[in-house]
Parts: sequence; C-alpha cells; structure tokens
Amino acid sequence: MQIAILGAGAWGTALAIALAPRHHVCLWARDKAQVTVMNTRRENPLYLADCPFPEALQVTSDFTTAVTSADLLILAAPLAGLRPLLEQLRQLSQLSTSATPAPRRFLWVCKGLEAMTGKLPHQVVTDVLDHAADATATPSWGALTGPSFAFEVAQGLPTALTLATTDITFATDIAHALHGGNLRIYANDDLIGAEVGGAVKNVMAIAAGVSDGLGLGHNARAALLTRGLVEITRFGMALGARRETFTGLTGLGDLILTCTGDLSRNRRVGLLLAEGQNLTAIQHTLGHVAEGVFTAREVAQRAAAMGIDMPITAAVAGLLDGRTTPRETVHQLMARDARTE
Ligand SMILES: NC(=O)c1ccc[n+]([C@@H]2O[C@H](COP(=O)([O-])OP(=O)(O)OC[C@H]3O[C@@H](n4cnc5c(N)ncnc54)[C@H](O)[C@@H]3O)[C@@H](O)[C@H]2O)c1
Ligand SMILES: O=P(O)(O)OC[C@H](O)CO
Repeated sequence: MQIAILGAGAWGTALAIALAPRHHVCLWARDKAQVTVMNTRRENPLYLADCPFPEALQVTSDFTTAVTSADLLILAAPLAGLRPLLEQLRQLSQLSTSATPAPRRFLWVCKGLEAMTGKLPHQVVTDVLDHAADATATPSWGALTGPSFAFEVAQGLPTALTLATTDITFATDIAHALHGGNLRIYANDDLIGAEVGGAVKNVMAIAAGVSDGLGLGHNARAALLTRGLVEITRFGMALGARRETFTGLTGLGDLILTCTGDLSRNRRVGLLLAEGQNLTAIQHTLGHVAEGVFTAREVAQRAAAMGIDMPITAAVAGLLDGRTTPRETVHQLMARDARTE
C-alpha cells in the first residue's frame, strides 16, 4: 500500500519508520528545513532522535505529491493541527486538476477534545469534510489509537493499536493491511469510545504525574487510575460509547501506559506541576504543551454542562488554570463524601 503520513512529529515519524519496511511510505512535513535535515541525516533529530529511517522511507515537504500518490493518508498532527490539515486536504480535492483525485481513505492519530469547541476528532472531521452532500463520495476514515509511545514503536518494540471507525468493514480491511511486524492492529467499531479513552487518559496522566511527583505512593496511584477509568467510562457512555471499550486497548490500556510510563509528556506535565512549576514554565521546560492540558478544560466544561460527575478531571482543570495548588487539589479530592463504588 502507498501510505502518506502527514505530520513529522514524534508519532508520525515513528509510524513511518514502523510501516516503511512493509509499505511504500512517504512522510510529509510542512517545514522545508526540517525535511532537509531529515533527508540528510536519515532521522528526525527534532522530534524523535536516535531512530534511524529505513532506506525505503521517503520524506518530502511537497504536500500535493505526497497526498495524490497515496492509497491511505495518516494524519499525524496534534489535535490542534487536525482542522487546518483537513482544510488543506479539502482544498486540494476541490482544486485538484489531476486525473487521480486525492484519496478518500484516511486515519487520524491525535487524541483529545479540540480546544474551544470541545469536539472529538471525528466531529472535527465531519465538520470540515461535509461529505453528506454527496453520498457516493463518502470517504472511509477512522482513528488509529491505543497505548503507544513513539520511541518504542520506532525501536520496533511490540505494540498493539486499535483502528476504530463506525464502518467495521473499512476498519477490518485497513487494520489487516497495517497489521504486521511488531504492530498488532485490532479493529473496533466504537469510534466514540476509542476517542474518549485516548483523550481523557491524558488528563488522568497529568493527575498521576502530580500524585507521583508529590510522593503520594502506589496506593494513591492505583486509586487514581481506577477512579479515573470510572470517570472516563461515565463520560464516554454519556456521549454514546460502549462500556466494554473502556476495558480495551484505547481505554484501560492507554490509561495504564500514559499514567505509569515516564515517556509520557502528559505525565511529565503532572510531575512538573507537583514541583510547583506553572504552565508557562512547563511549556518552556518541555518545549510543547501536552494534549491533556487542552483536553482537561474541555472535558471538565462538557461534563459540567451534561451533569456528569468527574472530580479528578475537574481537579486537574482547576490546577492547570492556577485556581488550586497540587496539595490543595489532593486535599479536595480526599475530602469528598464517602460513597458506594
Ligand atoms: N508521541 C507519541 O508517543 C504519540 C503516540 C500516540 C499518539 N500520539 C498523538 O499523536 C498526535 C501527534 O503527536 P506527536 O507526538 O507526533 O506530536 P509532536 O509534538 O511530536 O509533533 C507534532 C507535529 O505536527 C506538526 N503539525 C502541527 N500542526 C500541523 C498542521 N496544521 N499541519 C501539519 N503538521 C502540523 C508539527 O509541526 C509537528 O511536526 C498527538 O495528538 C498525540 O496525542 C502521540
Ligand atoms: O506522551 P503522551 O502523554 O502524549 O502519550 C503518548 C501516547 O498517547 C501514549 O499512548
């Protein structure tokens, strides 16, 4: 299969490295200087150092060429970049004079709720690509998500992912095509559940980082993960997800990985919050803002509007907004009334 990976951050680069030995893969980055560096050094020192590119991997800054020659697109920007990237694709489809139209099969890999709109990635997709106007042109799309640190995937370590979409035939076909090497890909038709799991686990990872950073111990972390999963499930089911999705890879799986693995950027935000750093200082230290920072606020707002009890999420949102300190947050959570599990 000819695959174009759009976005050469850590995750897009890792997927390109993992898929290139079995597919024709073209990795696109919008920054020409970054492409020159990647082509010269055959690695991505800015986002994923010490992970050499397979010989067959192509790297380009030519968007049109990357897109029009692909059978499958993997949109590998963070959630904030999903809408602009889709707009770019839509323009290309509309403006293309090529005999080969832009491919309609695509996956996204971002995790979160969009800042300001509170939308899940598939809602952003349907916002931008108004496919309902032409039923015959319905694109096939889905989320590729699950417990996966980019560095480990690029190192060829075993990883299991989920390809979630409402069209199970498409999910199964593409999962089958991508499955192989040390990547296991499961198909799932609960797109909302998969996206909610991937989004809200980032909020819980910030909480776990705070807990560990304050030295609250293993008991506290186990409680946090367990009650965090309850919150994720509650929120997801209210949005239409299936309960069992939250015990799968995109729920419990990604929650465990991100809350306990020190490669997690969201967990690191929590660890730095526990040291007393504010968000500006954290962004300076890490060089970016982890997805959970935006998602915490959006989930807290949506949950409050829907009357869903999400105390850990609300606590993380308050902490990120500077309304409480890490120790006050712990005190507030522990002071809640006793209840049934
Ligand atoms: N890093 C991981 O281990 C990992 C694993 C699984 C999923 N994810 C998810 O994948 C998404 C991307 O994460 P990442 O780690 O690659 O981020 P990153 O910060 O390493 O890189 C983001 C890349 O996207 C590019 N980008 C941003 N906006 C863009 C736009 N409009 N058009 C084109 N490119 C754009 C940036 O230039 C950068 O190259 C996130 O939502 C993340 O949650 C990451
Ligand atoms: O580094 P994080 O916290 O963005 O997590 C990366 C992946 O989402 C883990 O599955």
